Amino acid sequence: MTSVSSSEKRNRVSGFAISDEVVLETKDVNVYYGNHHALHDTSLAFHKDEITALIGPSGCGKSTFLRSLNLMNREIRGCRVDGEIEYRGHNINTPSENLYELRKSIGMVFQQPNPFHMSIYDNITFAPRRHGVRGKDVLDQMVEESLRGAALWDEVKDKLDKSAFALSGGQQQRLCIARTLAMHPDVILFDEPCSALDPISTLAIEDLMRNVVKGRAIVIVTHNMEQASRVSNRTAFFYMGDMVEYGETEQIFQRPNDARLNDYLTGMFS
Ligand SMILES: Nc1ncnc2c1ncn2[C@@H]1O[C@H](COP(=O)(O)OP(=O)(O)OP(=O)(O)O)[C@@H](O)[C@H]1O
Repeated sequence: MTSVSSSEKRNRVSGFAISDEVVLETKDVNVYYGNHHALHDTSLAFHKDEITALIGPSGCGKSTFLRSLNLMNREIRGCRVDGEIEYRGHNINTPSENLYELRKSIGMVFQQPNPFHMSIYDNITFAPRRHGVRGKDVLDQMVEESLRGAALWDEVKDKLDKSAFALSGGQQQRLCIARTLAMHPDVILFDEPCSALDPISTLAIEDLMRNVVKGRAIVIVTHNMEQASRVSNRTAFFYMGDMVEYGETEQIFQRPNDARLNDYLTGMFS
């Protein structure tokens, strides 16, 4: 195995840790659906400028954990999340947390593109308007910046008043990312964002993630091991509700310590 110098590491987008600055951190998080204890004592930190991939077999708790990071599990009846979730050093897992404000800072992109039944323009401006942003020039600029950030501007700039549903699946997903970017989130959570997309659209979303990670933390749940190794700096492997191994992506994929991770990576189970 060839070793990688620290300057080489800094120059590489993925595979290696590049930042010590923690944006979001969980401490002994447990999640229950009724009596079912789905996630056990999970402690993980997410770093600025980095993409962290959550991997593991179906049903191991990846999405459950992801949804706990912006308190989305509160929308699920009977679901309980115990433990601390610290965003910028402040525990957000409290009854008084303002979910509306929180989700401005910790945005989420879902598996299926879910644009609103509105024009492309209104998809971007809907949430900012609700948060009090006013003025056509300001909103126009926000739309352009967000669509450029999501690498969609050139494709839609002449049809901003058209329905979002006139776009392809890959374009709809980039629109949903643009919508998230319009709120300038500190953290973006991606729940299998490419599973409904073709390979070209998948690579476009991966490029986009690399382009927008600067200044924020990204967390992605993916079943696609190549995607995890291509885009992420760090990877956490989940198995049956436990976070079993966590490290730099290069180590996780090249030198796994846990036998279950090794078996998973070599396709012994999926
Ligand atoms: N809304 C829910 N109500 C009840 N149980 C749930 C719910 N969502 C998930 N679970 C259970 O929690 C466990 C973890 O599921 P979760 O969806 O987080 O796993 P996952 O690793 O994301 O799976 P997949 O890769 O298939 O999406 C599973 O046993 C699942 O059945």
